[in-house]
Amino acid sequence: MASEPVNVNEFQELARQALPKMLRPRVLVDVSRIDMSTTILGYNISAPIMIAPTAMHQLAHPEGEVATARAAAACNTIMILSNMSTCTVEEVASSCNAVRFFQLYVLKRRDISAQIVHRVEKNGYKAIVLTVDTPRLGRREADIKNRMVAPQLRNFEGLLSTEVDTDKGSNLEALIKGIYDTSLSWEDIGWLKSITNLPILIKGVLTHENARKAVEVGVAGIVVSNHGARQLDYTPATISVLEEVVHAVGGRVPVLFDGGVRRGTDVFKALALGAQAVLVGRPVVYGLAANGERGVRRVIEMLKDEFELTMALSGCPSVKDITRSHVTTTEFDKPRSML
Ligand SMILES: Cc1cc2nc3c(=O)[nH]c(=O)nc-3n(C[C@H](O)[C@H](O)[C@H](O)COP(=O)(O)O)c2cc1C
Ligand SMILES: CCCCCCC(=O)C(=O)O
Repeated sequence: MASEPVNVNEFQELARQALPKMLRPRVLVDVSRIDMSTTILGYNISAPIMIAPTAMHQLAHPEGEVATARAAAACNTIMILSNMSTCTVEEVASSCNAVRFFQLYVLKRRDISAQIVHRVEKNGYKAIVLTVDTPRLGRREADIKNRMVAPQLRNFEGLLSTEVDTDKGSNLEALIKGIYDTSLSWEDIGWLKSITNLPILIKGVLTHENARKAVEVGVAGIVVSNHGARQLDYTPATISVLEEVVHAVGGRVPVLFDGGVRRGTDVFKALALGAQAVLVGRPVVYGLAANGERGVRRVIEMLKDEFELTMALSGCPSVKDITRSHVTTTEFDKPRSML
């Protein structure tokens, strides 16, 4: 038996040995050409790495979502514009030729949500991503401490006041409480379908029960997401429930994945467990804050470069070659993944 560790660094090494090595590469495969491209809802993109909806990009950079959209176009990927963007649906649409999806929060004022959906359609967005894990805002303690005040949300200009006074430190919670429709339920997917012909994906599914229900009500896709762990404490890591959802969906609609994608190997693992593509949230905002459009481009390019190398070293020349047998599952994950 190995000797007892005598310092913390030695524990690090023991931990490394104890943890599973996730990837199972294959060798002697022709990887002289790697094709990362894939198709999402019929749209061809250069790699299965998309831009997650994140609110208020002008807090990170003065050009806001316009810069992010231009980076998406340059990288030939899909950007999902947040309903709570600082640039308008129209400004983003006219700034670039990226394929754009639109993320929707349904408001108490359904007439205003319907108007926004019509503007989205008119401006060439290709799908609606309905976020369903945010009937109320999770408790954002950093926002409270920082006395966070939302900037103007210009999609609502002339439609709805987004100014809220609060003495609690942050106005976000009160603002959301005032405007989001907390009564939203499965029946309302029918309402959304009745006001748009765009495909509807739902974002925020973490269980096989909800995944089956989503397919039943006729969504065009599912995003496995815990909202970047910003909503409910103790929700599972999304990677640990991805396979449960994929099994329940059974290939009937595409399953997208987000949460903690920081490396090309993370993209590879998500695809091996059945996702069609990943969405990236915070890293895009970091790139935007650091260097505007160029920063976002670099973030996406880095992830693509790492993913391409991972594919080559795993013996997968194209994304369809990435299979379940390219990753191992830990004992902890096994019971869930069998569902
Ligand atoms: C600053 C910030 C703002 C976000 N805003 C939205 C939003 O407006 N709509 C939405 O559906 N999700 C929003 N999200 C969640 C992301 O879409 C995504 O689920 C999450 O960030 C993915 O995890 P990652 O940041 O680890 O990549 C936001 C996340 C962050 C960090
Ligand atoms: C008042 C704008 C805040 C909207 C919340 C956006 C969001 O989903 C997030 O996670 O932050």
